[in-house]
Parts: sequence; structure tokens; C-alpha cells
Amino acid sequence: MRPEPLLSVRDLRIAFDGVEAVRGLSFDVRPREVLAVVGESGAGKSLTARALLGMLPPDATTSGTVRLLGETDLAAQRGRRIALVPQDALSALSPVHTVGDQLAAAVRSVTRVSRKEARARAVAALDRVGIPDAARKARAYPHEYSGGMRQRAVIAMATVNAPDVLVADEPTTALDEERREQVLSVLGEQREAVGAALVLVTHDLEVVGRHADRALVMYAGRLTELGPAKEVLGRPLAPYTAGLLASLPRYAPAGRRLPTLPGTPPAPGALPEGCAFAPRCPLAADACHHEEPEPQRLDERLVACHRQAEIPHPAVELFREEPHAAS
Ligand SMILES: Nc1ncnc2c1ncn2[C@@H]1O[C@H](COP(=O)(O)OP(=O)(O)OP(=O)(O)O)[C@@H](O)[C@H]1O
Repeated sequence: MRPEPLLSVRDLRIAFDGVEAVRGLSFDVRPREVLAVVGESGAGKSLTARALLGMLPPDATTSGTVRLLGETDLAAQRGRRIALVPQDALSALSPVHTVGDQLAAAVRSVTRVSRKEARARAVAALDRVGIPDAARKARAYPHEYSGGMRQRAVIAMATVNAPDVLVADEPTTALDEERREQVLSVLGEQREAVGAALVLVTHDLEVVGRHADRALVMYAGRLTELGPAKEVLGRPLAPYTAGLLASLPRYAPAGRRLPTLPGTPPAPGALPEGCAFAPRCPLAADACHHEEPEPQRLDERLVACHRQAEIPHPAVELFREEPHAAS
């Protein structure tokens, strides 16, 4: 039996000045899963992540519901049951307090424990993320930490109160490849240690393949495809997912230029009629230009595409380019 969702998002809409950037999104986050949210720039991934944390900009108009174990006041749960893993470790930590004090303050902001107990939990959290000599390092300031140690410290901060859900929006974009994997693996370990689910916003499909249980593919503010990450990447059922995959280096055979997804996504205020992906879709037919497809359930997956039954296998073939003559 499928476990009850931890978080449930229903018909989420987020608009600015009457223009919707997220347009009727529904999905669940299950206990302890890693759900990757993927899609090109402007798909609405960050807005969705911020909605989960109750952190939308004040000028955003929203409708629909986001429930965390039945609760709808997400901002009140932030730091307790749901926590953000910030993108930029340096600006996430205050330069004027020691790391230990910041962690202890985070503990005391949600739990009535003594200073001593909060301190002990702070040191334990630093120890858990692999900071050597944690009791001593807790007394140091962020600038006394190396970059890698600071990354670990913010993960300790996000997990110190053992939240049910962690939200990480492109947590590794600023890092080099080696550091990126390290941060993701520390994050994965800590998620396991505290028993949290992780919502991981990323545009990197390789990261999805390595770290996610399920993938939510978004396009122009909507769900395009949602399902087990291995199936979504291994056998995409929506042409848009196939297009994203086709841009990965591993699908570029020798002698061919890297195939890319042609065109760019539409801006929220300039959507075409019908399916927003139709103008870029090699499978687009008449209906696609007139009617926006709703997500349909196919076994473990949700797919929003009129042409789903026509998708070839391997689906990346849809976006193959002809070999280019040597110049
Ligand atoms: N504060 C804002 N005011 C007005 N429009 C906004 C605001 N924030 C986001 N948008 C609109 O919402 C769209 C989706 O934004 P969002 O940041 O969620 O995209 P994203 O998928 O996270 O992209 P990226 O990968 O570039 O971060 C943007 O293209 C923009 O048009």
C-alpha cells in the first residue's frame, strides 16, 4: 500500500499581476522520499519550492492548497517540520554569531529545552555532518570554516530539529563538480538520519538519476510528467522529458553535435493556445494546439500529453539531429 503523503499540493496557482506562473499544480511528497523537481528556467520550480515553505513573495497571489500533515500554515512549520537547505552557505549563516550559537538558537526557537541541551544538540548536529572536533568548531564563526565545512554546517542547521521535509532549491549550483556530489551525499545521509523527505529542485538530470526516488517534470508552470525517477529518465512518456534527456552529453553519439531541445519555454504572460510545449514538440498534432492536456495516470506515472501513446522508444530519438558534415 502506498504510504500517506506527508505533503500534498492541490491545484496550486501562483500569479503576479494576474499572470499565472504556476498553473494548477498537484502532487504529493511521500514520507522519506527524494522528489526531484526538474524543468528549464522559468518552469515555476522555485516558486513551487517557496510555496512549500510558506515563503512566497508578498506580491504573489496564490490559490489551491499545500498541506503538511494536514496543516496549511506552512510558514509556522518552517524550521520545525519543514526546513530549507539554502543555496548559498555563506549568506545563510550570520557572520556575527558562532555556528554553535546559531544552531542552538534554531533548536530553542522550536523546542523548550535548556541552553545546555540546545548546545548539546547543536554539537551533535555538527558532528553528524562530519565536522571534526565539533565541540570546538561550534565555538568558531562562519568565516573560520572552510567552504566545504560551511556547506555541512548549513545542512546541520536545516536538519537540527529533525524536520519531516527538507526543501533544497538548486543547493549545489555555485559549487564545482566534486563539491557538488559531496554536498548531495551529506544531504542524503542527513535526510536518512533524521528520517526526512527531500524536495530537490534541480535542472540537472544526472543528479535526478543518482539521488531521486521520484521526479516531477515541470513545464510552463504545469506538471508534464511525474513518476519513479528511474522510469521517467529510462523511458520518458512525455516528449518534453525526452527533449530534456536528449540534451544530456551521454545521448550525443560520436561525430554528432549534442542534440538540444530547440526553442525556449514561453514566458508566463505569453503562452500559446493548447499545450504550452506544442510549438517545440516534434509530435504535436492538431489537438495539441487547441487544448491543454491534463495529467493522466498511467501505472505509477502521471503524464500530461495528448500524444503520449505515440512516443517512440527510445524517446530521445524524437530530438536526434542529423550528423553534421565536417567543415
Ligand atoms: N517575484 C516575481 N515577480 C514576478 N514574476 C515572478 C516572480 N518570481 C517568479 N516570477 C515568474 O515566475 C516564473 C517562474 O519562476 P521560478 O523562479 O519558479 O522558475 P524556475 O523554474 O525556478 O526557474 P530557474 O531554474 O531559472 O530558477 C518566472 O519565469 C517569472 O516569470
